[in-house]
Amino acid sequence: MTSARTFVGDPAAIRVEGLTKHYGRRTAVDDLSFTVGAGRVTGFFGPNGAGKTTALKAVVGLARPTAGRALVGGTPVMSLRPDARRLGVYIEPCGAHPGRTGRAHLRSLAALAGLPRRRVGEVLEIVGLAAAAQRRVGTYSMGMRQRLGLAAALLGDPEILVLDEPVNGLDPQGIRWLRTLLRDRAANGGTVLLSSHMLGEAARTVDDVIMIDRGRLVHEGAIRDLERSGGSVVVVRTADAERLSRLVAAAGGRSTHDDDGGLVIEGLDGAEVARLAHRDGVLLEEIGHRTASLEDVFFGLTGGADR
Ligand SMILES: Nc1ncnc2c1ncn2[C@@H]1O[C@H](COP(=O)(O)OP(=O)(O)OP(=O)(O)O)[C@@H](O)[C@H]1O
Repeated sequence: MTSARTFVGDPAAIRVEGLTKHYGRRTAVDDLSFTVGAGRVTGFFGPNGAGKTTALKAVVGLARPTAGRALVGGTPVMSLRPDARRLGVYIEPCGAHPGRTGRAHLRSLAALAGLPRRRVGEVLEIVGLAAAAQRRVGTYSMGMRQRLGLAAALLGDPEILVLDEPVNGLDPQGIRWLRTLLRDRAANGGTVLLSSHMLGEAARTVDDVIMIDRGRLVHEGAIRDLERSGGSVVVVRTADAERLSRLVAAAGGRSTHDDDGGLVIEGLDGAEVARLAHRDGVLLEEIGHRTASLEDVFFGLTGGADR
């Protein structure tokens, strides 16, 4: 990017107001309002099916909301003239024909957007696809297709980037590369809104967090504040995790399973959990405390279950 970006009349790069989207009788997004600060990387988090993609499509003007609206740089997105220099979007599918080369795909997008051809070479370099540019997209790996989609979003060197699950399909090296790319853009005044259903990885990239669940906002704020509000959780091991989960819920706590087979409990302290287990004859093989991770906070706010 060439210069710091500011928006006349609106300090928010993106403003979403009362956004609602129904698909038939299903409500995908429900009265959702949030803002995305200019010059910041904002993570848009929620479990599978929470409504992230639907909301992002409405934000960039790819889906018409049932109610509410999205403003980009202070202008309602539905009345915004397409401008690849203002808004770059990556939402799957990227639309590249499998029989075309990556370069040909980007060249046609550049021509459509009125961008110079040389920009294609530049973005291919940026995303690390220069060596594969002459290969057909059908032969690309998932990570390469992801990079191609990002290249398309970057073509106009846009003020605002909106990326749906950009980390999916990238290997650890690719994830590190993307983090650096996005942080560099924000350091130069660019704005990034990216969705993910995995908070842990994205937390290292973002400044601000918007969390949704069942189409509704459950949290909006700086990642630093979320880390501070973490507190501690109880972690137990038991062969009877399902029964203990029910007891915990009945006592007003919340529980989720972690990746190591432990049951992570919030809202009750260790003594309370031990008492509950003892009362109902649930054998605890192990019980301990740890500081709540961002995932714990995330699961606590959203209930954690995919739907
Ligand atoms: N075109 C559509 N027609 C009908 N229902 C849809 C459509 N698109 C999404 N939905 C439904 O809306 C809800 C939200 O879906 P959405 O894809 O926006 O969630 P998401 O948070 O992006 O999930 P994921 O992380 O799994 O991609 C889901 O219940 C989904 O089944």
